Amino acid sequence: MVEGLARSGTRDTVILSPRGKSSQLAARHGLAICADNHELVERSDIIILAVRPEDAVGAIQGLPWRKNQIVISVCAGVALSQFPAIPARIVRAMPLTATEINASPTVFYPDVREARALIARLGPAIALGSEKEFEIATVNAAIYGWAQDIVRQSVVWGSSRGADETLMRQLVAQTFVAAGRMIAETAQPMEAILGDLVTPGGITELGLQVLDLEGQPAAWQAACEAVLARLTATGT
Ligand SMILES: NC(=O)C1=CN([C@@H]2O[C@H](COP(=O)(O)OP(=O)(O)OC[C@H]3O[C@@H](n4cnc5c(N)ncnc54)[C@H](OP(=O)(O)O)[C@@H]3O)[C@@H](O)[C@H]2O)C=CC1
Ligand SMILES: O=C(O)[C@@H]1CCC=N1
Repeated sequence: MVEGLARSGTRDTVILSPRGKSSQLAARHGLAICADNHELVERSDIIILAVRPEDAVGAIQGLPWRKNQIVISVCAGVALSQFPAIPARIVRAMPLTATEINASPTVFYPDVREARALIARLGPAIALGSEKEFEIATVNAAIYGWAQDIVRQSVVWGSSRGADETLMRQLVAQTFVAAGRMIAETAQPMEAILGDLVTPGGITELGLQVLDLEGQPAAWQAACEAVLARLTATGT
């Protein structure tokens, strides 16, 4: 997110907590590092909370919060009700690592103007109407990783069969971009978009049959259900 904010040319000042990758980020983008989170909260209007879910509640405790501040929590599965009451407003968001190239479709809830403006610097900002809907949409953050893994596996397979790895990387990645764009940018039902490309008796149909025999789409759906169950379990 810091990379994306820096690339977005924001004139807002970004300051960092002293933890994690702060030294590298500060050096790369010329950012200030606070002495501690107390100073960070004192100096900030919007605070991005990006600690592991189990550390989320503890991380915001005992800090000098004030009204009109906004905390954007990206901690997966940490419900608004799990946070202690603080004067600042908490907004949940679920960015993808594509924030780094300002291309992350990021869901968030509730729709708070200042949070939306920051999130929109990192790619499409998608406000959701309820926390329940936000949790379901959060499964997509894991799907993003699975999609990357399918790209990776396809490239590894292609190069193991003799194709150039650099070429395969671009080909497969751009194919996923093309698949996504066809669905995102045309209004046809998805079944019709797929139907247009599946030649009866052809290679796509053959592969879909093999995938079905090998456990798709049941395996994919089971993975989605497992992630949603984790996200909605209390006390993550
Ligand atoms: N990785 C991703 O693509 C995404 C992650 N998220 C969410 O972001 C959160 C972090 O994930 P990820 O970056 O992968 O995890 P990491 O474990 O890589 O990073 C967690 C970071 O939190 C820092 N940290 C812990 N406690 C504090 C604190 N009190 N104050 C400041 N910093 C603290 C750690 O610093 P130190 O090393 O010094 O302990 C570490 O740098 C998770 O809740 C995850 O659900 C959401 C969307 C996407
Ligand atoms: O894997 C995770 O739990 C985090 C949340 C979404 C992406 N990374």
